[in-house]
Amino acid sequence: MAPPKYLTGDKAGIEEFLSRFDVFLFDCDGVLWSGDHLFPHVPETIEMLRSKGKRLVFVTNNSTKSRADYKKKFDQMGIPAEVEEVFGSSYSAAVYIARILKLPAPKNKVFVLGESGVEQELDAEGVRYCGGTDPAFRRDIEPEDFINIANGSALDPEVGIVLAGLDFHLNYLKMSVAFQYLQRGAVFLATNIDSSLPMAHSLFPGAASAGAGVAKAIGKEPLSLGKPSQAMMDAVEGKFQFDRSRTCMVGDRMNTDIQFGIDGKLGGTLAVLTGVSKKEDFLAEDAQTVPTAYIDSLGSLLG
Ligand SMILES: O=C(O)[C@H](O)[C@H](O)COP(=O)(O)O
Ligand SMILES: [Mg+2]
Repeated sequence: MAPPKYLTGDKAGIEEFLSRFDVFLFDCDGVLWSGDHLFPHVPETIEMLRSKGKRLVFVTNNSTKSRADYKKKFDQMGIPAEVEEVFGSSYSAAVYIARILKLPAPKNKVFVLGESGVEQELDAEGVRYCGGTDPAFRRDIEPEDFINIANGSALDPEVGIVLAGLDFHLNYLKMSVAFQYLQRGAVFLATNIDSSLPMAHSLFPGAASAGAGVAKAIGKEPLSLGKPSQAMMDAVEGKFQFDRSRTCMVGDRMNTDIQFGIDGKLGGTLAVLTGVSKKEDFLAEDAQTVPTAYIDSLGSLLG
């Protein structure tokens, strides 16, 4: 595997690298921002790429927000972007459920472990759901809950899918209801399998951590619809129609972003060192996932 090219400070190298691609798929957390902290020169860099006629697509695994929510965040942070350019894991999961899985009614409702981003995208695809942000689930489990969950009186008979995403309000009650639906044959899906979440310049439990308890209980892993899933790549390509050989994936995480680009046989991948992965992760002799090139921060592309 060719060693990745280090581009920071290399004006000619950056020009040559950018000239290879017409389309850039951008990760968000750890590349554009860390939570509500915008990294330096991100708006200018996005502007620079647009001025060179490059097409941009924002492909995030963060399922807590919908495409509309991301448009608001882009506007708040002064990043020039359109809602149509966003393709999140919550949208990917909703499209998969509505247009590919297509379980027969009435047993096609989704029990959500996640935040409003998932609910909004399910709504947009006309998929019914329960759980999620419903305040009825934001409480401790009570003795009678065990009985009502076990005898099914607390369950919705139309639930046929359990969808696990990043859930900041996860608790034992929600996990117990999800586990019960899975024991009764529900399909087990996840928006994404990131083990950690880059926030406030540190790391927090990721979406996979949120679903891990239920996965352990049922003894199987969910099917993930986020990066590096090629079901997501096919959906992104289907929506944005691009030549993979002229497309580059930009990300901060090796086992999601960069693997997504490599498995998708894209023309190249660019690692940014402001998020989860460190350069030691891909410069190591036995590194499994190696990007085409890397930079200290997205703003380094300004040279
Ligand atoms: O736990 C998560 O869901 C991820 O850490 C987070 O969503 C990553 O988002 P991305 O870097 O793909 O924008
Ligand atoms: Mg990221």
